[in-house]
Amino acid sequence: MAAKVEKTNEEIFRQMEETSIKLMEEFKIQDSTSKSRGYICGGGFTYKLVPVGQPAPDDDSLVYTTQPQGCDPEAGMVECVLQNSAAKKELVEYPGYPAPIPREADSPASCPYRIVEIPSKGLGMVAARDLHFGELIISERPLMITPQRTIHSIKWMDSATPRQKQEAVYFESEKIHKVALERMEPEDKEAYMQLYNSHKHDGSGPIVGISRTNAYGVFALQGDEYGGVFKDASRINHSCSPNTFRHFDRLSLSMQMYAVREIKEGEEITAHYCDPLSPYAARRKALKPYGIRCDCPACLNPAKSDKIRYRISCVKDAIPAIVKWAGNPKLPDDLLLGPSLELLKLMEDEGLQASKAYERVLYHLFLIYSALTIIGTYELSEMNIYQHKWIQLQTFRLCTREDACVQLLTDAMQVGFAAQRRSEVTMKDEPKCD
Ligand SMILES: C[S@@+](CC[C@H](N)C(=O)[O-])C[C@H]1O[C@@H](n2cnc3c(N)ncnc32)[C@H](O)[C@@H]1O
Repeated sequence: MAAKVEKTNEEIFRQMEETSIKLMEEFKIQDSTSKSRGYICGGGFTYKLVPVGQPAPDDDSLVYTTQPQGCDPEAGMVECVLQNSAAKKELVEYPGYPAPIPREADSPASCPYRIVEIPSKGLGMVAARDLHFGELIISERPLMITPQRTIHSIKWMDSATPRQKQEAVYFESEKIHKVALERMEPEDKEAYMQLYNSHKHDGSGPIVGISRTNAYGVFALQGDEYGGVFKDASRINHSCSPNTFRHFDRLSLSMQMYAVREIKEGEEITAHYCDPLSPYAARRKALKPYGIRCDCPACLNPAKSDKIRYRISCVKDAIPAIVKWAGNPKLPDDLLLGPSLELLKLMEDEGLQASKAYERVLYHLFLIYSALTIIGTYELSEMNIYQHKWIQLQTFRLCTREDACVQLLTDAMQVGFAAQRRSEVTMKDEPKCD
C-alpha cells in the first residue's frame, strides 16, 4: 500500500477552502463569520455579532463565549462554542459558578508530571516523582469546549451528492471551530494547534481533527454532550487499565485527574478513551478512529481478560444482601468476605481501580468488615483501610468528606444493627459452661 502523504494543517484547510468556495457558489451559501471577541451567535454560515455584556438573542443561534469571566484567571480561559443561548444560560447560571479550580492544599511546588516522547505513541505524560493513591495529578481548564456532535446547519439542495454534503459539513464545522480558535489568546491558539491530529485523512479539517483526537467528554447542556480539549491532559495516552480517575468540575470549568494506584517515577500516566470494561472487540472498534492498536496485556490476551472484565461489569449493589447476611446468624461469618476480597484482587491485578465496580467492592468490604468488627471476628483497622480508600474515591468527584461520611454512616448503621442482633442471638445459643 502506498504511504499516505502527510499534509500540513494549512494545506488541509486550503484544500477544504477551495472545495467549499465551489460549494458556496453552487449553493449560494453566504459566509459572514467574524473574528471579534465578545461573543458571536450564528447558525451555519451566518453569524450575528453581539457586543460584550449584552445578552445573547433568545434563539437557536450558536453562541461563542470565553469563560469563566472574572474567576481564577491564572488557570486560563476557555473558549466555548455552545449550541444556543439556553445552553449558555444553563452553564453560567449554575449555582456556585464560576469557582477557582481545585488545587491540592499542601501540594509540593514541583509539577507531578512531565510530557515526554513515548515509544510508538507520540508524546505522553509520565510521573515526575512517585505518586500515591488519591494524589491530584492535574487540574486544568480546557483550551476549547465544543459540542461533541458535528455542528452545522446547512440546508441541502436536492441536487447535492452525499460527497458534496459531507464536504460541506466538514467545512462548515471547521469554520465554526476556526472562529473559536481566532478568539483565543495567541499562546492558547498555538498550544491547541500543536496537539496531535489522528484525523488527517478522513476529510476533516485540522481544528476539528484535533478536537476529535483530543477532546474528553466534559458535560451536557440542554441534552447536548460537550467535549473539552486540554493543553496538557490531552497529551495523556490511552490504556485499557488506566492509572487515573478523571472528573470534570462544572463550577470551575476544569478537569481533575487523580492517581488510582501507586505510580512510580517515570511510569506513564494513562487514561481511558473507551469503556475499559467493554470486551476487546468493542474497545478495538472504539480506538480505531484514534489510530490506536492497543497492545496492553488485556488486549494481548482477550480470551482471559474479557471473562474477567465481564465478571467485573456484573458487580451490582450488594448492600441489601450484606444487611441480610449480617443479621442472619445461620449464615457463616466468611460468606461474603472471601468472594469480595477475591473480586477486589482481580480488579487490582487487571488494573481496573478507576472503575465504578472497584468503588462498589471497596464499599461492600467496608460494610462487611464493620459487621465482622461488631461480631468480634476482626479488628477495626481492617474496616478502616476500605473506609479510607472509599472516602478518597468520593472526594475525586469533589464530594466533600462530610457528605461521603454521612452516606457511609447511614449504611454502616444498618449493617451494624443487623450484626448486633446476630451476635445477641449467637450468644443466647452458645452452650453455657456452668
Ligand atoms: C489524545 S492524543 C494523546 C497524546 C498524543 N500521543 C500526542 O502525541 O500528543 C491521542 C493520540 O495518541 C496516540 N495514542 C494514545 N494512546 C495510545 C496507545 N495506547 N497506543 C498507541 N498510540 C496511542 C494515538 O496516536 C492517538 O490518536
